[in-house]
Amino acid sequence: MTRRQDDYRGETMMNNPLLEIRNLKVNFTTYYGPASVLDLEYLSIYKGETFGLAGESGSGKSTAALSIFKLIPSPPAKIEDGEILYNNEDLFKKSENEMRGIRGKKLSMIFQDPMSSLNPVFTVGQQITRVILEHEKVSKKQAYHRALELFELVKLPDPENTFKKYPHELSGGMRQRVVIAMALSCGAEFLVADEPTRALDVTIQAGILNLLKELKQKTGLTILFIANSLGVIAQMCERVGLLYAGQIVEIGRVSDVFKKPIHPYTSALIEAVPKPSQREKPLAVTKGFPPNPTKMPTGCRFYPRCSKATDRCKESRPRMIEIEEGHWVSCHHAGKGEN
Ligand SMILES: Nc1ncnc2c1ncn2[C@@H]1O[C@H](COP(=O)(O)OP(=O)(O)OP(=O)(O)O)[C@@H](O)[C@H]1O
Repeated sequence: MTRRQDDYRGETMMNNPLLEIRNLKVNFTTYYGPASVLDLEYLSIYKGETFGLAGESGSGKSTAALSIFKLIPSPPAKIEDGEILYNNEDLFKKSENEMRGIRGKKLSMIFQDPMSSLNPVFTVGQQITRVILEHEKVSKKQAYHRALELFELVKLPDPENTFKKYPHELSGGMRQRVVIAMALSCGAEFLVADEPTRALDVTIQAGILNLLKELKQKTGLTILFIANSLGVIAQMCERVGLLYAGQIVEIGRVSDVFKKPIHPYTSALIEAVPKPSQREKPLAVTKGFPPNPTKMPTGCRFYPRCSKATDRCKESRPRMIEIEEGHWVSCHHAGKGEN
């Protein structure tokens, strides 16, 4: 029997996810009025998995990530509604003081540009020991040894020497390794990686991706991996959610979603990936542009760009429907077209 939206929630709640996002609505106040940037009905991430969040630039990936940490700039952003549960506790109900204890200790984040997390006027050693001393009851000497261990864990060459370097003395890949070491320095079990390799060239990128995979195996880390690149998501993640204009349109195991995409947006994104075997063909381009968040279309947000769009798509928002076990899509044309 086909399962629908209500089962989608019920199923995941039974399996007890580590992180759950429920009905998260985030608006930005803009000159043109409120912009509906995120309208995330439901998302769950399980212990030990790497979950990929993919979508075009501006689809709301970073807003979702920053919401988990209660770090979206407010104003202009406003969390209108929703819950983010971590180990069944609502993070939105935590005080700023409690959140300070959670950030770094349980949840950590790494960003696209490592320099946004590093201070250019302190050595990387000073910066990592400061983080350790802030969160842990250890002596300076113990913090120093912990820092060296972490530098070794992230495979930085000559940890003692690296410890004394300023960020500008390290390469981009080494800086990202320092940031990963800092993110893990207080034992965080959940890592949000927001396009951590976007600013790096491909060989360095591969090194960082392999490092994250190894760390996950060694430490049992759970990762929310945000990326524009479907190739990187395919390499890193077990499950993926496709975000379009702030809403999840398709979610499931990477192998299912990428081999048998159902939502026209997912198919369009996969079509747009350059393939060496089709070098002569022009790249597929999805017509139109993502919607203006101050004037989101009613119904399905993708309908103005969708070749299958009908009046129904314009009028009502499609609900999630399960196509195959664990593979959910929100499209009026999915399944037998009954959702
Ligand atoms: N301070 C702000 N004021 C107004 N709108 C904002 C602000 N910050 C972000 N936005 C809007 O929120 C939307 C989502 O942005 P977000 O950075 O979350 O997207 P993203 O998918 O992470 O993009 P990228 O892949 O480029 O990082 C965009 O339309 C963006 O213009």
